[in-house]
Amino acid sequence: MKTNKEVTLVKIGGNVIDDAEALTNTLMAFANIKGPKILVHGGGKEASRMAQKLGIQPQMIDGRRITDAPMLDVAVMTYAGLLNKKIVAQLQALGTSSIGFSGADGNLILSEKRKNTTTDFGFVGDVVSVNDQMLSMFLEEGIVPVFCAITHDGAGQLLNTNADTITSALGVALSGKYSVKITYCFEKKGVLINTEDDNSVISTITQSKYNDLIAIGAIHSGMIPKLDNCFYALSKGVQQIIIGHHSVIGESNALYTTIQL
Ligand SMILES: Nc1ncnc2c1ncn2[C@@H]1O[C@H](COP(=O)(O)OP(=O)(O)O)[C@@H](O)[C@H]1O
Ligand SMILES: CC(=O)N[C@@H](CCC(=O)OP(=O)(O)O)C(=O)O
Repeated sequence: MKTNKEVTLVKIGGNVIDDAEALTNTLMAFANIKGPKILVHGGGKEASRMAQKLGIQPQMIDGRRITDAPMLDVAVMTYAGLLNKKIVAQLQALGTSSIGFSGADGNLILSEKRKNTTTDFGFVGDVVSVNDQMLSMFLEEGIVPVFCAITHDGAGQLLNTNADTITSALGVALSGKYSVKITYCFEKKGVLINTEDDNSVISTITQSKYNDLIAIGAIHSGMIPKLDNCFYALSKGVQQIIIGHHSVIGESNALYTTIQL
């Protein structure tokens, strides 16, 4: 049953995780958010670095990672291990009672290996379902779930899943019960009309404006799947989505971009 309770989801990307000061400040602001909340983190840059240290060459096509078996091991170690546990430890130090999860834990996010694409992305999972009952049990107990970018297929296989996609899937699943607000945090102040000009933040993007922005080349690379995830989530019941700088969650008068259908 839908309640009027709010839940806040915050997603932090690889550039924030890479900058120790930015990460600490973001986690401090996150710790101060009142009410039920969830943190989702990426870490693609760290996984690429870790792979190289192990002699594995990261492979990307159009900004999307090819996850073969050795790369999947690196992704699991980096996302579900190193980064997830470091973030949970920092949140504990800030007095936030958090638990780190992959999608396999508690069967929280079930996915299926991507198929029927011209490119073989390898062990990449597309989300099938979210165990929203277990998730809301943690939220109701005041526990803060921290999700990494690893899911599972229910048959013993771990899969690599984009952290923006995980965020929107969690938001959609929870919107049956809660009023869901998502903040996607990254290193820029929002979606920019000119990626060379950090202050050219677009205040609101609708689906039709989005199509125009792609046509003029103003939106590209990782911003395209991020916005696709935003429109999907809004169309499936998420109430509010903003994209902004990682400082946006602690500031009341920051610039950011609001996404609307
Ligand atoms: N119009 C735009 N405004 C802001 N960033 C953009 C835009 N178009 C493309 N980008 C790129 O999208 C990236 C954010 O997507 P992604 O790499 O998936 O981020 P994250 O760090 O959140 O995972 C930015 O670092 C930027 O290089
Ligand atoms: C399938 C897929 O795209 N997985 C991503 C998961 C990490 C991620 O999303 O990290 P950022 O948020 O830092 O980009 C990857 O391995 O790069």
